[in-house]
Amino acid sequence: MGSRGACIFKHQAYINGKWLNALSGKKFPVSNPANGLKIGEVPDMNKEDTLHAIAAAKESFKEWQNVPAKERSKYLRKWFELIDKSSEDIAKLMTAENGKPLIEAKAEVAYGAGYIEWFAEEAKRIYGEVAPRPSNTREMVFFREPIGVVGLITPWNFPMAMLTRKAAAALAAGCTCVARPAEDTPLTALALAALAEEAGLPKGVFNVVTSSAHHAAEIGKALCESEDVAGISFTGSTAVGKILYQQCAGTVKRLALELGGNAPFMVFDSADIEKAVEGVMASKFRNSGQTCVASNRILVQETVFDEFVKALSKRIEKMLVVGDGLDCGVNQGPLANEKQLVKVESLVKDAVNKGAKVVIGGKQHKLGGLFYEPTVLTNIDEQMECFNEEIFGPVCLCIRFKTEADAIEMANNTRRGLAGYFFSNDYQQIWRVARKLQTGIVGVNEGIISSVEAPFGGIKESGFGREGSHHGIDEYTHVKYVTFGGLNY
Ligand SMILES: NC(=O)c1ccc[n+]([C@@H]2O[C@H](COP(=O)([O-])OP(=O)(O)OC[C@H]3O[C@@H](n4cnc5c(N)ncnc54)[C@H](O)[C@@H]3O)[C@@H](O)[C@H]2O)c1
Ligand SMILES: O=CCCC(=O)O
Repeated sequence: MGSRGACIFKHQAYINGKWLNALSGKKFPVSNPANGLKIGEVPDMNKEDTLHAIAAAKESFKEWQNVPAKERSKYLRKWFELIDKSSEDIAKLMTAENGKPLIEAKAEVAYGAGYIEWFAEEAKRIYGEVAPRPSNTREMVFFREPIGVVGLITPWNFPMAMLTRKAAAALAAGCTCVARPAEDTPLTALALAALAEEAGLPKGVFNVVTSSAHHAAEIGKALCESEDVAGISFTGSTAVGKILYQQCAGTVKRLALELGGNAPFMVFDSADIEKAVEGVMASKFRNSGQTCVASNRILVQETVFDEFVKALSKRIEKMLVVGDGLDCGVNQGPLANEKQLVKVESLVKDAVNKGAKVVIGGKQHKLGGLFYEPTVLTNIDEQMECFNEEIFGPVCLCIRFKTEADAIEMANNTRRGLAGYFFSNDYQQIWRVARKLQTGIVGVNEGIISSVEAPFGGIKESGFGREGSHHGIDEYTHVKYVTFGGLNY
């Protein structure tokens, strides 16, 4: 750790401006997926601690909602600047708890901080409207007001960005937060809390409740069922998203769900094959494939299929270096946890048993532990589990198609609809396919689609709600209509 390391490496949760242990006194370990070694211990909180955090957020909302937008913006700006100054240390902490290569952790710190910078600006532009009056006796004004306390439940794959793009939007809008980071990666969230404290955010405005997997459901339920929580924003699996959706019904809560994807990546015969390979490398191997927008099914037109598979396999063998994310030159870290390894192994096994051909990889890496070989499979069909499930690992499924219509049908043949990609140099085809893809995000001749300026989110069972761009604020505001009568124009 560098000079600022000590002040961001926290071992307590952050509630109401205080660093606290769990009321039960329990703790749980956080370990490094590259070597299994324990890197810290944090409070294993439960429902009681969560209710305490909700009460703090409720109390602080009374004032925070009235802090002028320009002032809220200044707090966010300061938070962003402190994160920027500590970026090296946050990145190292993130690599240690998540496993992603340091170069990717640094990119995530910049990406995650970018949301805070973005929403510091947006805070000042949460405009209402004045509508043309319906008669000469009244005027109509629409205000955008913060919804209240929000619960933010985040995953381990992007420990920082998934939190900042929720929290910064919420704070900009005038909401206060109770965040519950994933059990695998609480240290990054606590580092953010330390810097929020240093930025002077008032107590109770940003709270972080940590817990092991054992208490995840209990904390989620407490947040969803509390009458003092106005909204929930969740990023994670579709299965958990569905549980939260049900739990929010009782209090008719605002909800944003950023769930799993099953992204198609189509390569048409007019495409530049080398550029399409670059697109797959960027979209598939970020965070060793553990990205909700990772290309899951690579659909390639039959006339260019063999050329594409050969070029992709060659690129993988040449470019990808598997190892501990802190080691120089490594660009593929371990999978984040045992559950991920078991899932990837089982999906590959199922595909091979049903006739898939392994072109490269296909097994645990020689480093052992949670390391998995970058893999290319062909002979994939729609009966294989990997066609329908998000792999969340470094495995490319290459699937042949004949016509554009076949490709679109296959691409849309899933209940998920987060991201989709395609490469083509046919102008008319580009417009047709972009409009026909049933996803919230489309990358055309581009494998990198994530950006603070863009509305991130899905359709179908990939969820609803948008994060980033000016739309990101909408999840945290409601529209209040006020009419002024008795006028005389
Ligand atoms: N969309 C994404 O960015 C994203 C992120 C992580 C995982 N996933 C998907 O989910 C799959 C499984 O990963 P996972 O097990 O970590 O995801 P998950 O949905 O189980 O976990 C995500 C977060 O939700 C918490 N959680 C779990 N059960 C909960 C409950 N009942 N109530 C409230 N919170 C709960 C977890 O502790 C974690 O913080 C992955 O393989 C991947 O397909 C998607
Ligand atoms: O994995 C989920 C989100 C990744 C991203 O924001 O690019």
